[in-house]
Amino acid sequence: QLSAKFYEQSCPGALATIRKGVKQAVHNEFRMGASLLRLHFHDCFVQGCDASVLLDDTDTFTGEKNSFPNANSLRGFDVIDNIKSELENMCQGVVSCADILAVAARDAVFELGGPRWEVPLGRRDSTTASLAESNSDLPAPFFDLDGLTSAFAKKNFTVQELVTLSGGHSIGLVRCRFFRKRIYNESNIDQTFAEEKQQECPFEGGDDNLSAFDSTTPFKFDNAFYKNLLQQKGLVHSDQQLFNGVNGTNSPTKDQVVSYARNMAKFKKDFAAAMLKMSMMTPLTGSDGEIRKKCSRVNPPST
Ligand code: HEM
Ligand SMILES: [Ca+2]
Repeated sequence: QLSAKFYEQSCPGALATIRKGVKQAVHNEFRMGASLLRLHFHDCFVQGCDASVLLDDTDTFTGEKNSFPNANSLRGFDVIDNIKSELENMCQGVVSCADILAVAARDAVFELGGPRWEVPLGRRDSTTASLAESNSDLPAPFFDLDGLTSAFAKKNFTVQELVTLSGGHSIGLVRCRFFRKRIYNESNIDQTFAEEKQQECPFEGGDDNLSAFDSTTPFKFDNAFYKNLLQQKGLVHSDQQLFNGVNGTNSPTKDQVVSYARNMAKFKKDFAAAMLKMSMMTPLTGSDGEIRKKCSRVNPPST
């Protein structure tokens, strides 16, 4: 249904415009590349890749922006809004917000040194969002391998794809509240690393202090994230689980982490394929949904 050439006739400049907007935003602030990648992930895991994540809350309180994983955490909305308004000036009512998210995530990863993949286009935008699904279906950093595996299985991803997509944490930042327990209470952590992180994340207070997932190359999309896991330097519990497994031995995912740590090309190739799959999760097509005029709200009823 989706096609990479979807806008070739209707808005030939669409891809270049998104690319330019992402490039500018990432060069303003490297972290924005990570934020844009995460926005697409949090969109696709809830109702599919339909830009539901971008809708502001309404009087029915279904907005996903207020879910536990998203509130005070997701960023990049302004970047998407700016790209959207440029596209509306160019070709009114043509390019969906869901497609902008998918392409922006791809361009952001590439901008930070990651792989590039072709994004099939033609997703349409939802007229609904789901706070409930956003709360229940997005994985939490306190999950064990079992919980991560079932969260991904629910969305049709294998445990191998879980390991691959977790490489998204090769870039970006995480708040102290999500790794405090790990750096103070867990034993499968490098002691020097734990002490370093304790400087950035005190035992009491500082819940919102930020730290890089990948302390080696925080804004370069490479395989250092996996190398860190080998050294017990994963910052959040869920990431370290990919190497250690539940009881510390014989994790079914350990070999894959080792393989990515040794072979960056393999990681990048697998990541591109897994992102392509993620970007195609239950899209709205044909006459389903709509092309929003503004990404943060559904179109007003036409009179
Ligand atoms: C496997 C389960 C996952 C868990 C438990 C998880 C959890 C988290 C948490 C807790 C944060 C920080 C939120 C905050 O501090 O406010 C975060 C950030 C991030 N996540 Fe994940 N995540 C997962 C999978 C993914 C996937 C699949 C991707 C993309 C392919 C991804 C990309 C990111 C990025 C890029 C950031 C940093 C965003 C920024 O700096 O603005 N995550 N994640
Ligand atoms: Ca969605």
